[in-house]
Amino acid sequence: MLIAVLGAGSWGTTLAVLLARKGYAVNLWAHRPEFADQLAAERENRRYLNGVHFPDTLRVFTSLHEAVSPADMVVTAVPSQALRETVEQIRDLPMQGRVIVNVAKGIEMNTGKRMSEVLLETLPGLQISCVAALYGPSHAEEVSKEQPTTVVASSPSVETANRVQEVFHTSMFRVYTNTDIIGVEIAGSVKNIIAIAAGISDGIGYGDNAKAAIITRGLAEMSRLAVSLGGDPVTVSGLAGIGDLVVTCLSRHSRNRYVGEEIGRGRSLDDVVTHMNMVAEGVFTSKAVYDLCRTRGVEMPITQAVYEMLFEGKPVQQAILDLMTREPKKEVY
Ligand SMILES: NC(=O)C1=CN([C@@H]2O[C@H](COP(=O)(O)OP(=O)(O)OC[C@H]3O[C@@H](n4cnc5c(N)ncnc54)[C@H](O)[C@@H]3O)[C@@H](O)[C@H]2O)C=CC1
Ligand SMILES: O=C(CO)COP(=O)(O)O
Repeated sequence: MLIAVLGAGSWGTTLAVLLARKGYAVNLWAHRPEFADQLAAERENRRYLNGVHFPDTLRVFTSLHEAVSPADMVVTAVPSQALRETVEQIRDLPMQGRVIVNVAKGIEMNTGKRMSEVLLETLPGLQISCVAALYGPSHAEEVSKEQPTTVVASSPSVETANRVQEVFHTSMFRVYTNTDIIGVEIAGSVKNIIAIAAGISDGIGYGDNAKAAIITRGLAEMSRLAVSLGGDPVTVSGLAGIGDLVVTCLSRHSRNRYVGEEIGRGRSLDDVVTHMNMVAEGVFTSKAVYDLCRTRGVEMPITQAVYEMLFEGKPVQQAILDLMTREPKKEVY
């Protein structure tokens, strides 16, 4: 069994190390050749995961073809907006017999597609039954230190979900299965937008009431979008939904919450993201989901507020006032 992991950021590296620690042969592909050379020489990822040493069965690749060709399973861990251009480079490789596990959390801008849809569109011969999403509350900083973590392996195929569970499960990384990949992908992507809102609340100095409101009402909009796209509302109350929403809205590790916090303190989006060396998926996904919910007629007021603050220059205080002074509603409708 050989597993290729595409993307040597903090999450790709963490999963590559987890799998190699389990004894699998792992081919880790890094986007930038000079960075791949550095990883191969230092046998750790000092940029994203300092101090986590690579087991001997982990090999680093600069060539995508060489990394993927012999692989039985391919884990896609590049930022969501780079998934299409990355897998387009391997569209000539046969996909039959391989399982693709996507771990990037986001919705593609301009198309509004989920990551499994991007994979299916881009890789000829790939069947949805061979695609899985591995999502849930799992900050790389904690997983790499083998701290207790729970995630969900989701695929419309029970066999594929079980296979992914078996491959990734460890005593400290507990993998559940689920067959609602639509609900899992929507939940895991929308939570990044809501985490930006939670960060903004932190940056302004609001307290626990505001945070609880954002989490709970964020969950409601995540649920409405998932259902409108054919997902199961029960998924949203699981690890990919409430689990990941809670961790991302509360954690000091969250890049999305951090972006929001800095905006809440008065910095501009451009200033924050250009000084970060990590991806904050919620920025791009807020644009994609804003378009998606308008097209589908799904009410997502927090997402709309985040989009307007990030991309239309709406002042933060105005966005909050607009949110709070909408017409009174029933809690469930
Ligand atoms: N870091 C974490 O704790 C977790 C991250 N994720 C998800 O995993 C995905 C990857 O995130 P991280 O590993 O944290 O990224 P990161 O922020 O640590 O690093 C970004 C990585 O993307 C690469 N990259 C940038 N542009 C690229 C391109 N055009 N093509 C290919 N690669 C490119 C960079 O070289 C770098 O390796 C994201 O969708 C994130 O939401 C999911 C669960 C946990
Ligand atoms: O998805 C994550 C944890 O489950 C990572 O969240 P951030 O990208 O906000 O750090």
